[in-house]
Amino acid sequence: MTAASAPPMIRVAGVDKFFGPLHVLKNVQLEVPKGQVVVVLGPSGSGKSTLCRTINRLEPIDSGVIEVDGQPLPAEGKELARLRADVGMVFQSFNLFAHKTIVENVMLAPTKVRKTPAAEARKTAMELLERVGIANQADKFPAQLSGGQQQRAAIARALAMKPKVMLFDEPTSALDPEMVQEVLDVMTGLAKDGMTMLVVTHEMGFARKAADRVIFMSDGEVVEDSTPEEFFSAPKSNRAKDFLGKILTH
Ligand SMILES: Nc1ncnc2c1ncn2[C@@H]1O[C@H](COP(=O)(O)OP(=O)(O)OP(=O)(O)O)[C@@H](O)[C@H]1O
Repeated sequence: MTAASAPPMIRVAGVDKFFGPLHVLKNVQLEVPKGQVVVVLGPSGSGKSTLCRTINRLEPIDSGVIEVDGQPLPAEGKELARLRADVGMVFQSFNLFAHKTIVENVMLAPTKVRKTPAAEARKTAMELLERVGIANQADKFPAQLSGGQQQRAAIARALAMKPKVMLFDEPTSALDPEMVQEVLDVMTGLAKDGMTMLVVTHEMGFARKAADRVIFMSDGEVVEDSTPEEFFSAPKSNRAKDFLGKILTH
């Protein structure tokens, strides 16, 4: 297949999602080509996390289609587990297993889900820990690491499944300010290496520097879809102008 005809890495088409009577995603359309970094911005409650979570079916959708690398994600079953492995996800809370060492946390999914032999999984895990800058912490337990180091371990753990895309849902929101940059630096490195990424964040510096595109959501809708330069210098909608106005005055 030529690059021109390749499907987008992430395709969200006509997606609606309700929580009871609450319509949280309204006919959302989004295509992310391979290697693109898309930052999702928007006020609290606008549906950013829900969008992120629907892409690997942590949340079921009510209508529409979600595809990763041209494959529709089924609602459930073995096929879902296989396709979900293509989608790495990093959350605000690191969710590392407290009673396993850092390297064991990173090895766990490949050995359990992919049946990768332990020696090979350990070697890959050590390479990933090297990549995120915490190889020297490999044999410690999560509680012995700083928040920033734990989040970097969580990124290494997601990468261990060799995902085609990475989703980040406010990855630095739970961190002390001095640890935010080390996590953003790892994410910027991944972006430079060509990873396809969707990032929900309030870090405007990251959006300006690392994003190819900015999606602005408000009240369940994608209101703007533009380059960071366009979005930050000349937002089109009043909703985006209000949002940026509030951010800049804080
Ligand atoms: N599991 C749930 N059950 C019911 N309502 C939910 C659930 N998850 C989210 N919501 C509601 O859906 C709406 C969108 O929430 P979502 O977390 O996607 O927004 P967000 O833009 O990520 O907000 P924030 O920036 O505060 O994280 C909100 O009104 C929220 O209260």
